Amino acid sequence: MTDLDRIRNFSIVAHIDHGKSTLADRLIQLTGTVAERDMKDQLLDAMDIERERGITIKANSVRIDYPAKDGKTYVLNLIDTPGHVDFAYEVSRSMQAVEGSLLVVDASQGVEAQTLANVYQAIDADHEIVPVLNKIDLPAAEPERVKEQIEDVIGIDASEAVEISAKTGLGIPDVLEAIVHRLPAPQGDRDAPLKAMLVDSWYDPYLGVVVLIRVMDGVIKKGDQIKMMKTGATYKLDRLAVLKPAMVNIDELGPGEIGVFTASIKQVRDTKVGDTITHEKKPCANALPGFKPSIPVVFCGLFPVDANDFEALRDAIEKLQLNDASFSAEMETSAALGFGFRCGFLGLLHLEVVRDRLEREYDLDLITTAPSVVFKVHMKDGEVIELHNPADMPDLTYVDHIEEPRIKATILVPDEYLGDVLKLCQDRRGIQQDLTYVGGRAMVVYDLPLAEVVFDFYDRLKSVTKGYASFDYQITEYREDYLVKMSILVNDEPVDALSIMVHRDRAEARGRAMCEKLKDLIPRHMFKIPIQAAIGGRVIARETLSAMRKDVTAKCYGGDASRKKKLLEKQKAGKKKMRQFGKVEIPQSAFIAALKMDE
Ligand SMILES: Nc1nc2c(ncn2[C@@H]2O[C@H](COP(=O)(O)OP(=O)(O)OP(=O)(O)O)[C@@H](O)[C@H]2O)c(=O)[nH]1
Repeated sequence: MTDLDRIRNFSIVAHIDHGKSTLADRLIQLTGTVAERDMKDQLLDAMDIERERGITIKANSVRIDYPAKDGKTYVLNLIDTPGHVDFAYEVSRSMQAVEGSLLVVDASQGVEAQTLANVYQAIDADHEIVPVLNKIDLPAAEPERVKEQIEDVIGIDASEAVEISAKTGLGIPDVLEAIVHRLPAPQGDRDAPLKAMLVDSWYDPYLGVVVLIRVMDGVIKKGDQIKMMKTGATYKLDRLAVLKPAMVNIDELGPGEIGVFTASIKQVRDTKVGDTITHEKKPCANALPGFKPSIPVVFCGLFPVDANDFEALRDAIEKLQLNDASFSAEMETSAALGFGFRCGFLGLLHLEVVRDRLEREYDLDLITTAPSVVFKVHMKDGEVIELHNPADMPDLTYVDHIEEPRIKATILVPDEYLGDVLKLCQDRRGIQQDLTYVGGRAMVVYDLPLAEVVFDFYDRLKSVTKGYASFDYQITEYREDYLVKMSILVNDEPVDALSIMVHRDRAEARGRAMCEKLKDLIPRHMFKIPIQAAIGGRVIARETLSAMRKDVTAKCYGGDASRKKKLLEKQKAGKKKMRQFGKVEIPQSAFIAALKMDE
């Protein structure tokens, strides 16, 4: 057990790509926590996919022993927080587990939208904050300007910001000293009943569920019988350890300490992040405040391209869920796509990550239907239905009105792109709320419907601003609007997986755009194919795909057999990615591509 005054618990907050993981790696390396030969870049980003995309998804933790210049050795606990908006809840709960934050800002970029969102969470959690200017090795670094920006925009003192290069290692010792001398030690009562926060949990194939905790009061020991206050479940601790970052067993953890335990817990679902852990026999009086389950906000259908893969998909989903309790899945049948799952995600990035993992790690070919938000359908009889799938929209005669989730979006953008950003937000039914200038850039705040953002808003924003805009959002409320379900008919058959909820004023334009896209995406058949968009029974847009004239191999007559074979093989491979709808084959790619809005 470590004395409270020798402990410092902290997290690192930053905008994506400002160098949080690189700094964490350096801190670990400099303190010899990991032997040099075991050091891999971005040690805390465990999963391959994180490494590839360069984003941190699961909050992780490491314990570092640091012999400071004052001659004392301190225990530094770093909890790594994910930087992306979809994982805001993971950020907020890990903030509750520590007393301070390093605010990392790229000195060549300055403050970005997620810098703000994350630092506000740290301020809300009463953190002491040490500003760190990273990437000062870059010629474009402007530390003085960025310090001013931090003071103007965030309102914290940046005069003593630590200037570093996480890449070259410059300034890292100063960061360690700042952690010890500028961040507060934790507080807690060793003699009080056990009170610990469940910060995170994950599934390990060898150990089962591993639970990351922060002890607030009391002492937790190996073999203890513990109780989770929210779920009421009780467990006996098998193993208690600290992460360095490999697991090192330990006999007990006292106030202020951070560690992990295992206890024959079967699934991650049984552990609710933010829950309070106490002793079964001598529980603490009150649970920790601030518990809130993470709720999926974006839904889509996942279907196997090959119907025979349904069981494999079910298996893969169950395995992924062992590790990700925030992703939900329920079986669904679609007239068009057969058996599959309706899945819920924390946001669009989360959706992409899960879909990628299913396709890559489990080798599945999937059709993803249009992402949709949860609409609240108020029926005339007073019932309120949560609509997760546009295909389930009840008959309009029974519907009184429909509400959709709205968000408050904050966008930071260089002045020259402001016009394009305003146009994009306006086109997506946005209502401008604020426009200010911070350190040479515009900060716009918009009230937007989440439904208009979940699809390709990030992509559009990036492309109209050449990647210079940064974006963050939070859901504010549900609000009524004139929303309708638009169906798509291909060869007079409705393709349920393509139906979407849309604002009535935009339905014609969206319908036309989708029909035009589909006309290009669906290969020609031997017959004419009408493609229509309809609201209720009324067709609002129509295109016709003309019949095919030639056989693909027709022009290969005369003998080049290998070329002919190749062509046929290519066609066969293409077929695998197609689905049959009535008499028409629609390629997998059409389902997402049809919905992209080119404005
Ligand atoms: N020149 C320079 N590049 C750096 C420095 N620190 C980090 N980088 C680079 O910046 C990029 C982003 O760094 P990461 O550490 O992955 O950023 P991050 O904030 O952890 O990103 P997320 O985990 O995605 O939020 C990487 O290509 C790093 O090599 C630095 O001090 N100087």
